[in-house]
Formats: sequence, C-alpha cells, structure tokens
Amino acid sequence: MSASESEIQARLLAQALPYMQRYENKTIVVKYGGHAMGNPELGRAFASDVALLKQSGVNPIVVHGGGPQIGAMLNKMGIESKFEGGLRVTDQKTVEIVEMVLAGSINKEIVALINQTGEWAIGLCGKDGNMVFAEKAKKTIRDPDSNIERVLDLGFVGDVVEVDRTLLDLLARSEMIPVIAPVAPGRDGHTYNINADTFAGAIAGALNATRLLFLTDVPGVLNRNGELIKELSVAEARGLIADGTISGGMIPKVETCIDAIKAGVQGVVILNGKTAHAVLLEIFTERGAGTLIVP
Ligand SMILES: Nc1ncnc2c1ncn2[C@@H]1O[C@H](COP(=O)(O)OP(=O)(O)O)[C@@H](O)[C@H]1O
Ligand SMILES: CC(=O)N[C@@H](CCC(=O)OP(=O)(O)O)C(=O)O
Repeated sequence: MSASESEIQARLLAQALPYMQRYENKTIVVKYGGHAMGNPELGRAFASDVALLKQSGVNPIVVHGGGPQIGAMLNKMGIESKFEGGLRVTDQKTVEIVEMVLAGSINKEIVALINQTGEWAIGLCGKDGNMVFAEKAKKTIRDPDSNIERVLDLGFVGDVVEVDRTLLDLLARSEMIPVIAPVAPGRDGHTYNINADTFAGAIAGALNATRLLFLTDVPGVLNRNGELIKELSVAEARGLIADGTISGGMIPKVETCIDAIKAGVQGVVILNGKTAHAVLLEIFTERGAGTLIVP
C-alpha cells in the first residue's frame, strides 16, 4: 500500500469509529462488477476495505461479476459474445468458459487480493456447499415496434430458485470472508450462468442483509440533470424507470435492488466502484457515497 493510500485509510478509520458499532455482526453483501475491476490500485483498495469491514466485526460477503473478462476470453477462443435483454446468450461451450473465468481466474484473483491484506478469503460459487440452485431463466422481451412479447431462449442462463445459507452462516462465525462467483447448478444437473447483480440480490435477500452494495461505473442513480440522487424509495425508483430517467443497464440493477428490499434487505446502495475506498466511504461515513434505495 502506498503512503497516501495508508494515510487515506487511517483518516477514514478515525472518522469511522462511530459507524462501526452500527454494523457490528451485520451482513453486508458487496457486488463487485467486472467494470470496477482491472485497475490494480483500485483492486487493492477494494480488498483492504473488505478486510477492514471484517476486522470491524462486520460480516462482509463479496459476490463478483466479470462480464468484460468473459467477453475477452470468448474473443480469444474465437467465440462472439451475444446479449439479449442484457443477459449473455450462453450455450454449452460458453457456460464452460463462463465457469472457468468466473469461478476460476477472477474468483481466485479477488481471494488473493484479500488474502494479501492479512485476512482470510475463501473462493466459492453456487455449487459449493449446495449454496445456490438455479433453473433455466424464463425471460420475455417486448418488441418495441410490434409490442409483441416473445420468450427468450438464453441457453444455460439461470434464475436463482434456492439459497441454502448453511455454509454462509458457518463462515460468518469464522475468520473467512466468502467471495462468490455467480455460477450455480440446476436440479437438472446442468451448470447455469447467472447475472451477478441478480445473484448478489438473491444472496442478500436470503441472508436478510443489512446492506447490499452495487459497485458500478457511475456515482449512483442520476437525475435528468446528471446529478446524484442520494436516497430513493422503492416507489420513487419505479417512477424514474417509468419516466425514462433510469434506462439501459441501470433498469435491471434497480429492479434487483427493489426485489432485494422486498426479500428483506434493509438498504441497497448503488455506488461508483471506480472511486478508491468507495465501500468504506459508504459504510463508515455519514454522507455515504452513492444512492441509497430504501423501502
Ligand atoms: N439514471 C441513471 N443513473 C445512472 N446510470 C444510468 C441511468 N440510466 C442509465 N444508466 C446507465 O447504467 C449504467 C450502469 O449499468 P451497467 O452498465 O449494467 O453496470 P455494471 O456493468 O456495473 O453492472 C451506467 O453506466 C449508465 O450508463
Ligand atoms: C447471464 C449473464 O449475463 N451473466 C453474466 C455474469 C457475469 C456478470 O454479471 O458480470 P458483471 O457484473 O461484470 O456484468 C455474463 O455472462 O456476463
């Protein structure tokens, strides 16, 4: 860690003390997206934030993505990436590469970064400890011209249908920080590729997490003038989707936030993963860093 980085962390820590008690023994799920990865300094800052949460008595759980990294590997293998409704069309060959990249290289890279802080991380996917079961995703899309709804066949893309918290409860009582890749088996024996936002929402919901943080590439939900909205109720968030203020990739993200809140998560925050120490700024300061979505 560079001198300036450790100075920043020490300053944050001093300010953080009053907030530490608020989150003691509470579960915080952090979704670390593929776009937020890639910069080594930001990666180390992220790992040290997660480590500091654990040292403060919080129960942090990392769920990661890796969409751009899967795309790069598919490209190397001469396979074109195809998306429908924001989800990767996943045939048998693709799901094998998705599992290799997500549960393999990316998962172990994050585990190694956290381990380098002196904390203990353990890399998992939905298959480990029968943690998550999926089934073939049932998605429909409405053609904007004809207004006809059609069923999408995305191959081995899954929806989460079961989360068993046994292993995660065990780890919460241990020194281990779980780092989970969004790959899960079906009861049909297939392996499914699950959108990382959806997967993180399902984990946070099953654990009644106190906070679910989405690290993305914008400061949070922005209004029509491009200004950050600090807090949104579920009803207000729905209104912003309906009037088109929230569009593109932010729609499924906010919908996942709404589902997670309905499932029992107390607050969901969308924040900028490209800001160093975004996690600590959000959890351990009064102002927070992104958009908090509350019931
Ligand atoms: N109202 C809005 N506020 C913020 N971002 C928005 C909004 N509407 C659309 N977006 C878009 O959503 C993107 C984030 O979604 P996405 O690219 O799917 O994130 P990730 O890859 O991190 O999961 C932003 O980069 C932005 O282009
Ligand atoms: C079904 C589906 O689309 N799965 C995603 C899983 C990774 C992911 O969601 O990564 P980010 O969070 O970095 O976007 C994919 O294959 O890209």
